[in-house]
Amino acid sequence: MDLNIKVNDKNHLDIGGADACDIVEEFGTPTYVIDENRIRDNYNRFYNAFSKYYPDFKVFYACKANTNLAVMKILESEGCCIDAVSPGEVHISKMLGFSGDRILFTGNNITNDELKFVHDEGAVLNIDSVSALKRLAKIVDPEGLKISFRVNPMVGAGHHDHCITGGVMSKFGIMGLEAVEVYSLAKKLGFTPVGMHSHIGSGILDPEPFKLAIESTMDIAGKVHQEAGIDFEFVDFGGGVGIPYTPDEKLLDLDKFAEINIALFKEKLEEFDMATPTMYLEPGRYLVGDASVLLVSVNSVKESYRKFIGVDAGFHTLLRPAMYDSYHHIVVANRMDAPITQKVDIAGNVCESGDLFARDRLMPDVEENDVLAILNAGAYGFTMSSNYNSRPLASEVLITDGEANLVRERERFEDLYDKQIIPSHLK
Ligand SMILES: Cc1ncc(COP(=O)(O)O)c(C=O)c1O
Ligand SMILES: N[C@@H](CCCC[NH3+])C(=O)O
Repeated sequence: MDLNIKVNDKNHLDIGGADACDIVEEFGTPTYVIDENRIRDNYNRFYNAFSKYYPDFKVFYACKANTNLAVMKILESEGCCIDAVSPGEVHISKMLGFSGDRILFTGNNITNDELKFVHDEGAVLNIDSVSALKRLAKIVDPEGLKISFRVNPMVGAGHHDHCITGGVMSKFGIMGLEAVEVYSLAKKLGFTPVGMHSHIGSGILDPEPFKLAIESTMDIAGKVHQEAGIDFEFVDFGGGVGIPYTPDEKLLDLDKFAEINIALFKEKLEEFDMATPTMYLEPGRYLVGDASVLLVSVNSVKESYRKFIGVDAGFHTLLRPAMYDSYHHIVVANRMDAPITQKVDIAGNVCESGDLFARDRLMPDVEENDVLAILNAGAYGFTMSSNYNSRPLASEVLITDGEANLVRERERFEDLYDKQIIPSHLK
């Protein structure tokens, strides 16, 4: 089994050297627990796999997966760069010490003010449409400004339809067919286009679509190089590498994946006589997904038409199961040796029938006050959480070599209305 699960000698879940039960005692539930060393290991495994075959390689962490400041700081200290998709992500990255040249901004449907903000922060703009290109030319001085374009490689893949970002139905990027024209227009406007970007989707464990996307993106880049005279400083193939969520899923063989894709990349560079641009990849999930668990407490066990295990979190805490029907493996953190005895539904505390973490899940006997650990919660977990049902956001704890530090306080009730204003006639 490729899931990241460790058990200590008390038969409790071990998270980065800390006992899950001790964490719950100190910080309560629901709490996201982040293992610092796992993030560092994931980053280095990823970086080394590709740089071994192509040293001119950079990792841009897709921080939409997890913008916890400690997580971002860890990756900053490893030398990682940032894939940002909003001015907020650019702001956070700058605040944490990422210089503008370490931030690639890939916005979709952004306003002039946002374009200007990102430009003024010094991030590199990866343009998504001709509309954005023309607007940018009017609001900043285009002369010599290095930019890049996101292209649609007409290859899409992902763990769910909502997570497929290439192909005819996708709102992202410019068409390959118009690329020569768009890069030429950018040059005419005074810009210096130096990059090409594509991203086909998220949560992909099959290597084939990546190969097809690299081939297609490089065919577009080669044509743009030859027909629009663009010398690429970088080509960015986005993120999307999946992680195992179920016990049956296997980790991608990263070394083989890197070897095959870099051979293909080099072949294409040679075919189009393209020198050696830096290769960028933008993993989000791969770097942080299996580095966190969400700890929740069982508060009720109900036998009605089905058996429900009720916990003190819901889809406001972790949306993926409700939104994508995503599988997250769930273990009883305080009795890791308990044998499987039953099939149950694991339900959250939100007033919606779809608020389930698992349906018909094989589990041991579960009792009130047990602690459940929802695994692989590090990517698109906290960042997609909300205050729905007026539930305060969960706390986050970072484990460093077994030591626990609170890195986000649990919200208080006051935080639920902190930004609201009651007009005077209602006071
Ligand atoms: C442009 C871009 N890059 C990178 C990513 C990261 O994806 P993942 O977390 O699947 O690696 C995403 C999200 O799908 C994205 O939209
Ligand atoms: N939110 C998705 C991933 C989307 C990636 C963003 N382009 C998930 O939880 O799997």
